[in-house]
Amino acid sequence: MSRIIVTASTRLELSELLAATSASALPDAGHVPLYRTEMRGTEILFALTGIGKVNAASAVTLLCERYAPDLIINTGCGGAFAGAGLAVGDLAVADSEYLADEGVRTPDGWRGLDLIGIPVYEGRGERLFNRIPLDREMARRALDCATVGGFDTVLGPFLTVSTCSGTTRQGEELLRRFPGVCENMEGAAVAQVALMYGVPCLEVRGISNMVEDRDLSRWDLKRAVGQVQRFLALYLAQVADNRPGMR
Ligand SMILES: O=C(O)c1cccc(C(=O)CC[C@H]2O[C@@H](n3cnc4c(=O)[nH]cnc43)[C@H](O)[C@@H]2O)c1
Repeated sequence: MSRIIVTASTRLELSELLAATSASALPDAGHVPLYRTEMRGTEILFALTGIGKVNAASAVTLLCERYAPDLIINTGCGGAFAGAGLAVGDLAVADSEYLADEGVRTPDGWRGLDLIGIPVYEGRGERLFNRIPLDREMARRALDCATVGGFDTVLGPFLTVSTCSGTTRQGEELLRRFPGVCENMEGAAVAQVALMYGVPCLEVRGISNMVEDRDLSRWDLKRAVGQVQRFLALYLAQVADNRPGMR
């Protein structure tokens, strides 16, 4: 049986999907709360990683070791960068992830890990510094499914940060470092661990806020997580229907 693992940082980001798929709780995997369902012969595990890169990386490592998934889908909410063509309630699909604050602050400005010359990942003929690739085919298919399903969706690079950008200025600074449509706090960590284990990885987020001067009255977490979970219910059914190799 093929196996998909869906990860999110908080319960709110998975609760509608758990209900929609009638998933039942399993004993926690270490520190990771875990739920299971089956869809037309595909096993789907839902895991709550906790917020940030360390929680995400440790959870996904543990899940890859114990469950050897065929696909990892990372979801949740995220902030949209100005100029990305995204609004609150839209969806963003990652074509790549950037570790957007791993680097060096020099007298001449911020520089990425290439300045140090030590990659975060080396293997399969690649040396990766800040950019982590995601599965292109899965991303394209998710974009197609979202578009057909009527979701306003943008495909593009995501930036993962340890410090959420609560100012427009910080958002502009990040876009000088790397191209980006969506900011979040876990994606690059999930993508990097998936790459290390050779597991295809997809990331889809609902837009809860713009990357701008922090004003929580302009955020809509509920709408963002509702939209992305409605999309994932559709997407999982489609992937389960075309199971062989899941492509
Ligand atoms: O109160 C705040 O200022 C605040 C700042 C960032 C996130 C939150 C959350 O409640 C959600 C955390 C969760 O959501 C992702 N997320 C959502 N928007 C952003 C963003 O603009 N920049 C970075 N991460 C974001 C993130 O992946 C977390 O898991 C509250």
